[in-house]
Amino acid sequence: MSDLTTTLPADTRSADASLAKRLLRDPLGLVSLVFLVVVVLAAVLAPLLTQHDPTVAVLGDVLADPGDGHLLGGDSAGRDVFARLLYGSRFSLLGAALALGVAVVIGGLSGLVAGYFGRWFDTLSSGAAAVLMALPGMVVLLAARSVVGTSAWWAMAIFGILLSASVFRLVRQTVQSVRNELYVDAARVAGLSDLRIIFRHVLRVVRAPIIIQAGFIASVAIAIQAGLEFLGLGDMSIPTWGSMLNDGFARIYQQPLLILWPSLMIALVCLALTLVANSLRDALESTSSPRRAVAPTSPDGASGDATASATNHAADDAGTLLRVEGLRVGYAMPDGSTKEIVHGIDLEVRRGEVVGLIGESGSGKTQSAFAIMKLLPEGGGILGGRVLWKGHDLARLSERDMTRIRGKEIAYVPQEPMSNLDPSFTIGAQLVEPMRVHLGLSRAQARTRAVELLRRVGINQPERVFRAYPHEVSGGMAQRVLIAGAISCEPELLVADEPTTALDVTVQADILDLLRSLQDDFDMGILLVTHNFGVVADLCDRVAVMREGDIVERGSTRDIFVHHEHPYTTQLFDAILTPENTRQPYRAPDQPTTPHTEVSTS
Ligand SMILES: Nc1ncnc2c1ncn2[C@@H]1O[C@H](COP(=O)(O)OP(=O)(O)OP(=O)(O)O)[C@@H](O)[C@H]1O
Repeated sequence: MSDLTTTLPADTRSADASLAKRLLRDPLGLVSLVFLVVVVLAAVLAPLLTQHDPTVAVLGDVLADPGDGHLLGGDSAGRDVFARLLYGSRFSLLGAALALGVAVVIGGLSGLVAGYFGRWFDTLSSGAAAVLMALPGMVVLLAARSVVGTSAWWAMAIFGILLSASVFRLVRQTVQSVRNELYVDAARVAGLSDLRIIFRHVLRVVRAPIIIQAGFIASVAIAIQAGLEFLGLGDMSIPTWGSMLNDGFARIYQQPLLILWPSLMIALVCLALTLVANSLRDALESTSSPRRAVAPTSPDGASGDATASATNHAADDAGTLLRVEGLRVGYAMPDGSTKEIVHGIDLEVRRGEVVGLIGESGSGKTQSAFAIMKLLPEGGGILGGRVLWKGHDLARLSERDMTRIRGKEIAYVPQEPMSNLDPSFTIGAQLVEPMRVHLGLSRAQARTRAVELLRRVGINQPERVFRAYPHEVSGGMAQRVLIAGAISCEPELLVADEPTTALDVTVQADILDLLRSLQDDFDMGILLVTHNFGVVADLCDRVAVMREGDIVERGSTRDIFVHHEHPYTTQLFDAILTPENTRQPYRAPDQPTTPHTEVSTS
């Protein structure tokens, strides 16, 4: 029970400091944010801050010096520079927001879909992004001007589309890197829909690079927009920082200050946007929990609803929960061929029965379990056979229907407790979510149930563990958390893939005890994938021995232990460490060798 005594840090909510507080603690970010807020307020309140109309030219005020009725002087047409600066900021900020919005919406959404789902959309959108990136932005904007006219809004929207390619690439790459994380698989096994997984697990990872990129895009948009207007390609009837630059440049020798103000504003706003983005990213990252590998996750289980699956034509005999017939699994190879790795296995699990699937590494145990749950990785598929569950063939069920079964009726306990929990969320949050989806519980009800489940799986500080992040618990405790999640919806079948392999030996026995007692309490069937005959002896009623994609021998655990016949089973038994095949104690070269029988077994 060593894992149960693990003491959590006194302050498990160390990452609790609010986003605002963290932002305020970064002086550069704070100053930049205040500056941006002032600029935005000044733009909004421009009519209150100056009585001058930015477009009205007064001949007497041409190139007027600062002071003299004009805070920052007059420009070459006698318009008030301060008023133009204020009203110009409206245009620059809105233009940047438009370009940013277009880039993030188009690039972000397509990147998410391409990165998460891949397939034809990925091919298509990656090609489009490559084309967009290859286009010279300024030339496209100049060409677009002949079609859409001088409208700066159109120019910014087109610029946003061009920039969306960089957002697309960034998001796609980030999503791809997180899509195969075990905690994402675990969420899938828990029965969460793709949309929920994207919103809960994937977006969290993507938001940091997007924020940084957003600061960059907004800055570039302001600079490009000013550049177009500086070249005289904008709408000269509205005050903008770019047109002020143009005017200032033309009068640089007569009134050098004219070019200073818009340049200063452009530089400071761009700098502030970048610094605020950096600061916001840092604050978000530090409030969203430490990210480091964690442990397994749990799916949830079956409906407590005994009436579940009204199609009560269970496979044949009443007690049979799962019947696998001739299951064949394969992977598509790069040369177009298919590599078959499971060659037509039969398997049956009855209610309340523990069936062990044992074999050496690479024999196909895990792939068989994944195929049963229809969770094969990309490229993998069921080539033939049936997976009968309550009268349905899971092999032919749609993903939508599988989502209802996985986590609710069939739950999964994975092998590595430290990689199946999302490091960004507390343990409680990860337990609560599937229960809300499958059992329709309110947040408070799901919370109460989660704490009860944590207590039930032997965690003696359930409230604290509920609030803890995955990195704050031990591997054994993480495995208990995953088991708690797996049984949270009272599944009828639990698929456990080497649930103790990654754990310390002292913890392994506790976890096996736990599985046994839960199986008794819930009368679940368990399909236990293992390579360890000790685990089989401890837990299983029946066992199937798997080798190179085939089941070579099966029977009751007792029969297999006592009367196994297949040479491969014998080979597996021979590999078990016994006093006879342990190494003899060291003897100096001149001492006689001790026969095996003398080896102490104490
Ligand atoms: N993505 C894949 N593409 C092609 N072959 C694969 C892929 N994943 C697994 N395999 C093959 O499937 C076979 C069975 O793998 P599986 O993971 O089921 O083994 P296992 O018996 O569970 O072993 P272990 O206990 O080491 O996980 C292996 O030969 C492996 O090479």
